Amino acid sequence: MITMDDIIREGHPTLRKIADPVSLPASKEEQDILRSMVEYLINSQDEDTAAQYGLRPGVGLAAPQINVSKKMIAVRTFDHNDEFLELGLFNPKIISHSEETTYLESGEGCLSVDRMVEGEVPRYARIKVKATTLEGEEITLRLKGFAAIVFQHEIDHLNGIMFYDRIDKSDPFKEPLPPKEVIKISKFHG
Ligand SMILES: COc1ccccc1NC(=O)N[C@H](C(=O)N(CC(=O)NO)CC1CCCC1)C(C)(C)C
Ligand SMILES: [Zn+2]
Repeated sequence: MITMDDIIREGHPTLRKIADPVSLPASKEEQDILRSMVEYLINSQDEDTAAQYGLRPGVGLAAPQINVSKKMIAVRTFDHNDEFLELGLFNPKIISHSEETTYLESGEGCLSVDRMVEGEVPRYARIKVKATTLEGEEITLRLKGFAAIVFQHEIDHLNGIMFYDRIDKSDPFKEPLPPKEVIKISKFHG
């Protein structure tokens, strides 16, 4: 099982690499790795297991964070319709997005960052994502709210981008300039 010891931290070069696409159908090994990433999220969201192994409660994990430079992500959270999303995805791609932006009122953190970094991380309010599931099915997801933020955070990792790269250093708390409203969502602690 993946524990915090397997998660590389900022400063490790792999976090700044552009991950390789996975040639499909994925190999058994790639499937096993992606399954173990989903399992990390499940374990980290189970109070007893998380306490037993000292796991941070994860809602998303990207393969580069376990030093695998491949386009694979795991997500376990709820979408804007409170639908439960538990997915292991190969080659996720944002194929369209809203002009409007959103951000987490409390800012973002990262399993690979052991410090608080203040400031708003502007994200697209709505995104359309194409990906291939662990089972090999090509899916299209329309996401907004917290789930959209999670996907953008994880897909950034596949491009060597850390959340704090997106904070405006000169004005970390500026309201991002959307054409229209900003959706501020607080973190639910499900
Ligand atoms: C069950 O846990 C929750 C329930 C309800 C709301 C939030 C959470 N948990 C999180 O936001 N968890 C964060 C997280 O997993 N990530 C993922 C990550 O670091 N991926 O690389 C950071 C989040 C910041 C914005 C989106 C993902 C950490 C960095 C705080 C562990
Ligand atoms: Zn992260």
